[in-house]
Amino acid sequence: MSAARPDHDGPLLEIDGLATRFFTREGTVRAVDGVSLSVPRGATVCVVGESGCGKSVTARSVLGLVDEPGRIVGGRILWRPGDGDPVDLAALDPNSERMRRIRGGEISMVFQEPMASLSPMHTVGSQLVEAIRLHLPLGRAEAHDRAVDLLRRVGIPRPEERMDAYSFQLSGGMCQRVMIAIALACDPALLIADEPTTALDVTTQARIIDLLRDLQAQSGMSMLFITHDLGVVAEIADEVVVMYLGTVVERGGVDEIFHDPKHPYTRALLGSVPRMGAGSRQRLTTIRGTVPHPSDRPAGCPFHPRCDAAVAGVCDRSDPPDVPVGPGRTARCVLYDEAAVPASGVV
Ligand SMILES: Nc1ncnc2c1ncn2[C@@H]1O[C@H](COP(=O)(O)OP(=O)(O)OP(=O)(O)O)[C@@H](O)[C@H]1O
Repeated sequence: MSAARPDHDGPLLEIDGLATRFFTREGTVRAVDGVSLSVPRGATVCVVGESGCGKSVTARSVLGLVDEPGRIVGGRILWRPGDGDPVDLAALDPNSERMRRIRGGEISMVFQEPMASLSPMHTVGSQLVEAIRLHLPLGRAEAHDRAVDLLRRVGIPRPEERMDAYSFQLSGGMCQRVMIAIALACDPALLIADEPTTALDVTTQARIIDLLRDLQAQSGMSMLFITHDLGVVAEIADEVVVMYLGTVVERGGVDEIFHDPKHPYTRALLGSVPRMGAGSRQRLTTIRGTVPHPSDRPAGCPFHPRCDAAVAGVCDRSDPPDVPVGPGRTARCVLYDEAAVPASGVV
């Protein structure tokens, strides 16, 4: 694996107004509804939010992996926008040669279920060698050596022997290490991790998070990390993107988001998590109601029916603007919009 990459100006990935929809028989699902975010070089950006808010579909859109009957219908996904020849991944045919070269080569993805992602029919070694040879011009012996080295780097004991193992002979944590090795096979500039530790026990989760941090420190790759676990976010994020019902409601640096959350949804999310050192009598709140289905989106601010700060006649009428609330920070809420004169009363 190479040392840290040169630090060019500008982000590595820039998503601008991404819209991804599923055209189902029951109607159109606006799973991702105008998402903008960027991933700086060498940084970890965590995307958080409750189940169904569009985190996975955003991540899958980047690599052209949206399931049928889904489709990107708007926006841009600029890969290396600061370089001379940026690519709009949203406009690329998911099956094109260029997308296949980027997917697994420059951008890799690790999914939630490692067991399901590995083939039970082939040894982990052969799957790793195949991933390497798909993108790198290496012979069998060289690819084999690189595979053993990758297994060693992800902390698999006796990597030579494990090359011949099948996924069902390994624990969930070991399988996830193999998946990470496969994802790193070609030294990607960006690793997209979609809830990579959710299916694992707590101790194994912590080990995998440590591993990802170490690997990132060694290689200088960027990470786009999808999770609903704010403990994980606190540990690995540089920047946080909070999503609700297909939109980004707040984004900013991890410290600012945790210590000074602006959006009522971010505050509610943080209020539902126990804090270390806050004592056993800390009061946890739950967010009232549930996330509506994206095909049944409320008018106005999508969060207003669950929001304690919602302003009648404002939040239920129009989409809130994305307001700058500090350097590199935005919140999509009228509370911060000086142009909006909130009427009195709560919806
Ligand atoms: N193949 C599909 N067909 C129809 N709707 C889909 C499909 N895949 C996802 N969706 C819908 O898109 C919305 C966003 O889903 P997504 O998986 O991105 O949410 P998420 O935030 O990642 O949730 P989770 O944390 O549960 O994975 C959901 O309402 C989901 O039902």
